[in-house]
Amino acid sequence: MSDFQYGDLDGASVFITGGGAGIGAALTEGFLAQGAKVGFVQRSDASEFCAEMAAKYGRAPHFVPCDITDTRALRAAIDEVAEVNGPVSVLVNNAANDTRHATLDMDEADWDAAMAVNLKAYFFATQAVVPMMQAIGGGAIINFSSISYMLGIGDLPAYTSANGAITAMTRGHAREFGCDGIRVNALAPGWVLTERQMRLWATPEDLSAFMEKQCLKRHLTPKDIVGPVLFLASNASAMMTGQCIAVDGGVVTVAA
Ligand SMILES: NC(=O)c1ccc[n+]([C@@H]2O[C@H](COP(=O)([O-])OP(=O)(O)OC[C@H]3O[C@@H](n4cnc5c(N)ncnc54)[C@H](O)[C@@H]3O)[C@@H](O)[C@H]2O)c1
Ligand SMILES: O=C(O)[C@H](O)[C@@H](O)[C@H](O)[C@H](O)CO
Repeated sequence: MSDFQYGDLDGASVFITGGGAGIGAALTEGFLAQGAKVGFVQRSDASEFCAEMAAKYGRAPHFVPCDITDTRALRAAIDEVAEVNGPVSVLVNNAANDTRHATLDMDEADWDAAMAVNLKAYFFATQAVVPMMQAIGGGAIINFSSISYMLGIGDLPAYTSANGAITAMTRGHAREFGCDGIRVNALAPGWVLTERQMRLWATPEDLSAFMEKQCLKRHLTPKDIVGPVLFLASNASAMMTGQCIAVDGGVVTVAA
């Protein structure tokens, strides 16, 4: 699976939200290939995926079914993973929901629900792992944002509001926890062709319009996100914190 090996990730206890589908599944596999112990949550069943990983890597990720908008359940899942795999030293806040909606159609409950998955869960997962990281002398947190908020895309305003806030939270937490040796970085993917994107949003017209924006003329797949996340999780990025890295085939930085 992996072309690169980071020795310090061997045996690391990694917690991933949404680690059984889309980009998250590629991350779970990527960390397993490094020898890490992976725990992850998602709402839907992931036992088939875990069995596949166990067959391939000789050990299964520890899966806890959990809705991350339920903060108490999220905390319990993180504690369970720490109990099984050891204190979490790498947190990947990956799960999110990019459902399309118009601002004028949204009520307060819709807004709260969007923020609960796209922002609140990131904050409280961080709150749950920081004491563990402090106790072991450091850790790495990777927060998934999206380049969508930089592009001014109009049909997912709650999601993009959260994406912008994630980069702000990342900087604040980098400052707040830097003295504990905890690094906090964000990663903003471009358009990554997951099963969900292909099923819901990827029309041939939109795909080709997006390709026009990319410097590199190939659509991203979940595997393209694995290397940058491993890098941000490992000591290879030891003095990087508070960053937001775009992994988008060259869209935002070049266009800016
Ligand atoms: N795919 C893209 O084009 C793209 C682009 C930019 C940013 N991103 C970001 O990358 C990350 C992963 O996206 P993806 O495309 O793989 O998404 P996906 O929808 O394919 O997978 C999301 C995962 O999160 C889980 N999840 C969603 N809501 C949950 C909840 N309430 N409780 C528990 N688990 C929940 C899902 O079960 C799934 O495992 C997200 O943060 C997304 O914003 C994706
Ligand atoms: O996070 C995101 O940005 C969204 O999940 C995507 O749906 C795509 O990137 C967008 O549609 C590209 O135009």
